Amino acid sequence: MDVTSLPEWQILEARAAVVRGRRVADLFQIDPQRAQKYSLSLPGMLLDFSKNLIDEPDLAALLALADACDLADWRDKLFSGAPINATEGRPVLHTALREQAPGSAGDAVSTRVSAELAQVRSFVSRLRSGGVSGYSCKKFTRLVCLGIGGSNLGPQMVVEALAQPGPVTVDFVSNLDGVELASALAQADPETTLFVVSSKTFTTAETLTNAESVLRWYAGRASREQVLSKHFVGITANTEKAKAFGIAPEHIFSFGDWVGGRFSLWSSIGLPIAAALGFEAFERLLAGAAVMDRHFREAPLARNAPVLMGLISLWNCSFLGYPAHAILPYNQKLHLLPAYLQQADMESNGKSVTRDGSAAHYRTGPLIWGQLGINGQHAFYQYLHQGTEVVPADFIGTVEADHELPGHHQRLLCNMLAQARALMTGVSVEEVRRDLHARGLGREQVDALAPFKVHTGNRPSTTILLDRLEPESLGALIALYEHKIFVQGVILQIYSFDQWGVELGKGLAAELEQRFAGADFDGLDASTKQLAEYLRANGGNEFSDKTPEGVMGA
Ligand SMILES: O=P(O)(O)OC[C@H]1O[C@](O)(CO)[C@@H](O)[C@@H]1O
Repeated sequence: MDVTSLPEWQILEARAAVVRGRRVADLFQIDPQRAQKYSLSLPGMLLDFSKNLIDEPDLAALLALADACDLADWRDKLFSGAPINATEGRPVLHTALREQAPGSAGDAVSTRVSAELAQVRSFVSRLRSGGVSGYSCKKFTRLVCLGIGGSNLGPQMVVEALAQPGPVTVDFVSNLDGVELASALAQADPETTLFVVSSKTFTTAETLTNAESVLRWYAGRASREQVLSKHFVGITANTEKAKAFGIAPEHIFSFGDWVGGRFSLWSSIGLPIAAALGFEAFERLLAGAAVMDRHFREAPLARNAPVLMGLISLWNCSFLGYPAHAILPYNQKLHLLPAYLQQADMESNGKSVTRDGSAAHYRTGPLIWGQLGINGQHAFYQYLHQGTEVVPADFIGTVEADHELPGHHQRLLCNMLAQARALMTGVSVEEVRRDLHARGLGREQVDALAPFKVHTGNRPSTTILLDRLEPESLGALIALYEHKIFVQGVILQIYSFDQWGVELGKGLAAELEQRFAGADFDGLDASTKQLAEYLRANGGNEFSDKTPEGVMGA
């Protein structure tokens, strides 16, 4: 189906043309109830969409488009385990991992989920109580987690957000650049460190290269067998590969291939979270996500948080033509949220082919970027306020502070509210001129300076306030974004749960390694050939004609 040929789409295009001449600040004048009407209060959080350039007829038209695209049916298919990841022939069941009661996806799924969770619970409780030890019988006090993409971003983001001092320190290494692993190893005691290899496929070159390097690091300290059987844990949907690597079967934690990598923190991949925070906190995270799942399934679409967020994002990106979206947390502990959501969103909706295999001739998901808002204020907010591109933003703050230093939190949140307000209201040239006159500048100076101080405003944002940062609220926040991304994908007619676009580069990297081994760069494009030859001439041993070590190219 060409979604743009639907009358509902065309109505929205016509509305968008009108909206471009509208000011969101005026909408607040017209409707004194606007802030309340465009907000949702959910357990532990308040969502305020009112600063978006949208009015009731726009919203009604977006909801009509959602209906025309069978959003409610797709949502049911998601939860019931229909194979909606069609290009990989799989269901998409990360929601089953957090269902509190035997779920709609069927008994076999529930049984498996319970068993996997029980295995994580038992291991983590032994680990945290000092009941798991290494080759020299010393108990583990540190975990170093090796994984990348979805096997790293979620667990690391959650651990950084919620970690309290505990019996086990948890570090993460994702990069193939050895700097990261070398630094983690420099701080690790080989006798008391457990290495967690997290990889859905257990074929990912970055992760397996790091795992091999850890094995080499142990050389002379313990035998390979001792290290593999005592110091390695594998978390994977491909248990055969983990066994073939040499990890002891009782140290392999599995999950279903129906859990996408970027949605896997709820599965055994969350073991590092449970190790860092305790299993009970992990369960609370799952419970928070389950509350959002229930809301997504049961709330009417017009009062449904993920639906509204998805529709507003669609409105901003596909209809108003704003191609990017900023994630701006005002809480230090959420510093990895932008990176996490970047993968969740861009690997899902960064597609240009529709479900029927034809080209999408419209804009699909936005470019997601961001960082801690307060730091961004002193870096890229200039662009947000006065750049030629309008970048809609999500401001995310917490009502309660996560520290006890007086004088910080209110000031931090005043900054957050002020930035959202400034983006919306801007400052007109008349206001600038009045201000400059009031400061005593002469007419000539006012004329010269005024244009540079104008802020056009009318730049949309959504604000999310969590009552406090705790497992339940973080679980709900993550699930909110997961479902928002799904809603957008359904309406954009794309498959949000595959990621074929990551394969080409992986294959070419493996091919290049073989070429370095044979010093054979013929047939490459001239630029790549020049760069490869430069590396070979100047890069020393690493780039000489020896067979590549380890797993690269496997
Ligand atoms: O868990 P794995 O199989 O190591 O994959 C890691 C990541 O790599 C990707 O396949 C992208 O390259 C992601 O989708 C995934 O989260």
